[in-house]
Amino acid sequence: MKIAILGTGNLGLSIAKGLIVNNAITTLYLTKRTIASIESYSEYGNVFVTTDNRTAVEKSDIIILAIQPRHTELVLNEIKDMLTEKHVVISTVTGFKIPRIEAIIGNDQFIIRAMPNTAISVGKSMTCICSNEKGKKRVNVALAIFNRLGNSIEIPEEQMQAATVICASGIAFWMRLIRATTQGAIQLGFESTEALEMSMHTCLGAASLLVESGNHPEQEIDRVTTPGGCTIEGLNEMEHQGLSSSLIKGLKASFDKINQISKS
Ligand SMILES: NC(=O)C1=CN([C@@H]2O[C@H](COP(=O)(O)OP(=O)(O)OC[C@H]3O[C@@H](n4cnc5c(N)ncnc54)[C@H](OP(=O)(O)O)[C@@H]3O)[C@@H](O)[C@H]2O)C=CC1
Ligand SMILES: O=C(O)[C@@H]1CCC=N1
Repeated sequence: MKIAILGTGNLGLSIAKGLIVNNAITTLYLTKRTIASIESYSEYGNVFVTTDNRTAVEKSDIIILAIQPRHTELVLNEIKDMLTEKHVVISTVTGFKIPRIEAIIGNDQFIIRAMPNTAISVGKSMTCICSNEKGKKRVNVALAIFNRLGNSIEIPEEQMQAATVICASGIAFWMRLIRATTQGAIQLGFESTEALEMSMHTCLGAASLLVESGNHPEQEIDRVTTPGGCTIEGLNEMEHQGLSSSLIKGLKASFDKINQISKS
């Protein structure tokens, strides 16, 4: 696949790493306005680093936009006359909806919106995608790319904001939970490196149990909570302090904010 990433910042670079590590590219063009921080990537034989978005588009078939919303109109205007039938435009830009993209580059383009997360750099992104009418013919191409870099599902565009909160912001939310567990482990007497190792691998184990068994979390909890034991004691105290409630309220606050941002 000939892929261009326009905007190689936090997310763009994570996608680039995932594509390189998973050998998922024929050629990869990486762009940003100041390229010093990514120049070393041109040491990979088939990776080209440039400030020139138009050349990147001309040389590629899949165009991944990973720029901030405020730069998106400018970049789409810059590349729109380069787009041909071979191109699929995949936008990861938060809150920049398909009708807005179509208004700039036309509804006769294959347009996909994708919401990955930074775990794409290690091939573990949960990515949600949707498309415009014409783009429906290329949804399988997008799913194939993102399935090589984790898991992906197609959702209606109306759910993209919610998917952003759960999957993209979700990385930060889970990191904070792992950090809190680490702090607790240190208080219980472990060295910080041990505490972090214990926290992250327990988290990975919990997620893997659900992925591999298909069980509901409460089924797995039942297998851990000895009656009258320490697990239920801890769980109930966490719930008395509002664990589930504060998480759900945080997700709702994040969702309200994303809706507010995408209106402005
Ligand atoms: N970070 C995340 O976890 C996620 C982010 N997103 C979305 O992805 C998008 C990118 O986010 P993020 O990576 O965090 O943002 P960053 O600011 O880290 O990256 C954006 C990059 O775009 C580059 N850029 C700006 N203008 C241009 C231009 N005209 N041509 C080419 N490159 C340009 C900037 O580099 P320079 O200034 O050198 O040009 C910068 O490196 C956003 O819309 C965000 O909402 C979605 C899911 C997850
Ligand atoms: O925080 C943000 O607004 C963006 C969208 C999801 C991840 N980063």
